[in-house]
Amino acid sequence: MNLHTEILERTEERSTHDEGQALFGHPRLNATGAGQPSRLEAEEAVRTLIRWAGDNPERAGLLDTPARVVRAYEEWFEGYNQNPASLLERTFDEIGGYSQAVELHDIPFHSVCEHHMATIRGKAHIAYMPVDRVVGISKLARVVEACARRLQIQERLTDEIACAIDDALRPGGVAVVIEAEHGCMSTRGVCVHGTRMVTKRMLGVFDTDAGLRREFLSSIGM
Ligand SMILES: Nc1nc2c(ncn2[C@@H]2O[C@H](COP(=O)(O)OP(=O)(O)OP(=O)(O)O)[C@@H](O)[C@H]2O)c(=O)[nH]1
Ligand SMILES: [Zn+2]
Repeated sequence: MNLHTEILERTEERSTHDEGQALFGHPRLNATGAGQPSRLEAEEAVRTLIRWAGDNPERAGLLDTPARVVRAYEEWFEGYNQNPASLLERTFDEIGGYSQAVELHDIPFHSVCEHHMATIRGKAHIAYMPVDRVVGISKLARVVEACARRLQIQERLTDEIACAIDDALRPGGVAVVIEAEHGCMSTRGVCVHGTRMVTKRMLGVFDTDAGLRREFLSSIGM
C-alpha cells in the first residue's frame, strides 16, 4: 500500500481516540472543579509546607509567600483550564499541493511530575502528515503548553499531545518526541544530573512507515 492510500484509509476508517474520553473531559485532566479548595485554604496548605520544611511562615520574608505560591500554581497548572483539541479548531485548507510532513522542532516546555511535584523541563518535537488542511504552527506549541501545565508523567504527556493533534486534525499520522530532565532525579533521590528521558508516540503513517519515522527522528538528531 502506498503512503497516500494508507493516509486515505486511515482518515476513512479510524475512530476517535477513546470516544467519550476526550482530553478535557477525562477525569485525570479534569481534576479541578468540584471539591476545589478556596484560595485561602490553598494558602494555608503552603503555610503548612513551609512549617514542614522547617521554617516559620510568620517571619517577614515569608509572609507573602503563600499568596505568591498560589498565584504561581495558577500559571504552572493553567492546563487544567484548557482543552488542547480546541486550540486546533482553526485550520487552513489552502495548502496548494503540499503533501509532506509538517514539523515543529525544539518546543521548550515546563511541566510538573505527578510523583514528586518536581519540575520536568525539556523540549518537544512534533510532526504531522496533513490531509487537506493544516493548523497555524503556533497552535502546536500551545497544545504542548496545555498538556504540560498539569501534573504529568512524561509518557502520558507525549501520548496526550499526539492524541490531541490526531483527534482535532485527523491527519495521516502524528509523531511526538519529548526529551526532558526530571527535577525529581536531579535535585533529590538518586541526585543524578544531566540525564535526558526520551519518549516517543507515533500514530498513523509515522507508526506504519519506518522510512517516514526514521526521516523525522533523524531530522531531530535521533
Ligand atoms: N516513567 C516515569 N517515571 C517517572 C517520571 N517522573 C518521575 N518518575 C519516576 O517515578 C518513580 C517514583 O518511584 P517511587 O519509588 O514511588 O518514589 P521514590 O521512592 O521517591 O523514588 P526515587 O525517585 O527513586 O527516590 C521514580 O523512579 C521517578 O524517577 C515520568 O515522567 N515517567
Ligand atoms: Zn518525580
